[in-house]
Amino acid sequence: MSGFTVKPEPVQVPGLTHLHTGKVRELYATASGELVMVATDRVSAYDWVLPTEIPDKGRLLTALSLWWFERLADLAPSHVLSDAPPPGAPADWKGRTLVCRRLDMVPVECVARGYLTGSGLAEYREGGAVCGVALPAGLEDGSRLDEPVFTPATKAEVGEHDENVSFEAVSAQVGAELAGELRELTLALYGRGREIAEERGVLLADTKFEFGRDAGGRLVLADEVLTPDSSRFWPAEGWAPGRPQPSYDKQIIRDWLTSAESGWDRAADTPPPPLPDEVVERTRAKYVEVYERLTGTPVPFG
Ligand SMILES: N#Cc1c(N)ncnc1-c1cnn(CCN2CCOCC2)c1
Repeated sequence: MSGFTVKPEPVQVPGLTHLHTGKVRELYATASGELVMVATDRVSAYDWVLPTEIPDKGRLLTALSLWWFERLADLAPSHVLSDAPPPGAPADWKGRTLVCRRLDMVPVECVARGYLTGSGLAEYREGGAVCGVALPAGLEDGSRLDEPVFTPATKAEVGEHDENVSFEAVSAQVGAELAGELRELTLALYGRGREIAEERGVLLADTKFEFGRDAGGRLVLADEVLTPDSSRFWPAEGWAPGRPQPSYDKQIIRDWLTSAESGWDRAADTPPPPLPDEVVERTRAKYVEVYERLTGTPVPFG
């Protein structure tokens, strides 16, 4: 079992239809058919949505996503129409709400990896390849790949892991031409993100993009982009292949949850306990740090 300890009750807003409760975001529709993505302060770890929120996480990741959308706009248009909450929305939606164009979503998680870790490492250790792409022998946890690799996945049901699939499987699912466009665009977007992050001393190990098509059939960048929830960011100074790299944002939580202090047994498949204030504060500080280090600006709110 994993997922929510207690499934949250979404806020009801006049004029909005609630569509979906994700691990850390809520999705609504307006009467005119636009989508409203609301980023919460929820955080997940080890496939559980934790009972303790991280203050300002939703606003920090929304601001970071907007910052990246601007820097990727010459490569792909985005689905974002506005960052202004709809009329009648709760005041605390300000800064963590995106009103988006409704797209015909491509049912593929478009993942790019510049470093080997996580499910990619596990697959590599089994067969020397990831998503059917053969990699050199001798790679370790955290190894930088000679070239970034497109490693798509199919979207999993809530509580399940996405399944890595081959480029050939994506081609069979969406057609070879679109599969080729997805790979090319995913790698181009990853390359831009990695370049900008590295200039700031941050390694972009991997990231997941989602695309949809607009009425004209054009590929549009959807969902969130290049946030700690959709990507692995590592501080360059801490990078050392051959061991798990410290995650920028979740390492503090993971370390506490797996420490004796938490009293939690991950293998017991029981919900994690609430986080101590000190873990919450240090985690919030990490989100602030990754935002300020990447954007070069202070967080845009008090
Ligand atoms: N983005 C977007 C988008 C769009 N622009 N048009 C139509 N559908 C979607 C959509 C619907 N679900 N998802 C999966 C990811 N969700 C993101 C939000 O939070 C919940 C998970 C994408």
